[in-house]
Amino acid sequence: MRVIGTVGLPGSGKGEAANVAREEGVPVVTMGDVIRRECRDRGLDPAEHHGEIAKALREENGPDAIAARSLPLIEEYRRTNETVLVDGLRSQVEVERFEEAFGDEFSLVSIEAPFELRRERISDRGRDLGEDDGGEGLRARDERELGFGMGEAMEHADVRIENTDTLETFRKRIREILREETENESEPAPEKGEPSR
Ligand SMILES: Nc1ncnc2c1ncn2[C@@H]1O[C@H](COP(=O)(O)OP(=O)(O)OP(=O)(O)O)[C@@H](O)[C@H]1O
Repeated sequence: MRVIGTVGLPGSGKGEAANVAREEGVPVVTMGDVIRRECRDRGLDPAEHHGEIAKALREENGPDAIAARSLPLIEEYRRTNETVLVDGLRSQVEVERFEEAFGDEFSLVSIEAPFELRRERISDRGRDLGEDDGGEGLRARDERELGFGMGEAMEHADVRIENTDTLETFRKRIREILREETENESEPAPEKGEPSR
């Protein structure tokens, strides 16, 4: 079983990576799913209370609260699927929570693209920037994410993808990573210290 987490600044391509996973039959757990579930558990409508509950969860249960609550969702898929993708980790604290839970079965993929390219892509996607604000909206989101500790998480990634080429090149790279993980699963590496024959 492999748990692959993605980390990356807004507009870097995490959503596209999740789309590729779904197309490949790999289930995707998002932090948003966790928050929606928590809203329902508290009898609240996720459409109205999403932001408030995300904040409350961290305040009540610490910075790894959302990662911790995603573990049972991942465990559910673990029974039926070799690989699960976790979309959009936010901080090194969350990375450590997954490493603790899944050990070597967890790997982190950092998806990276320069500011201007992300800005263009988000503006083509038609949300987030609103009126032409010279990228200030995105700059503020970047700073907020980096403030949660995303930079440190990105530095600890096992795989780094520069998403600066075409969308098809990026999608192909994601497919390779998903398939690699599955192949590694079926052919375990020899034990450390044991000579390979
Ligand atoms: N290599 C690429 N070439 C062209 N467009 C791309 C490429 N990679 C991603 N995109 C597009 O850029 C936009 C942003 O990508 P995506 O939504 O995957 O980012 P994200 O990391 O999920 O962002 P957010 O955190 O804001 O949700 C999307 O419309 C996506 O289709």
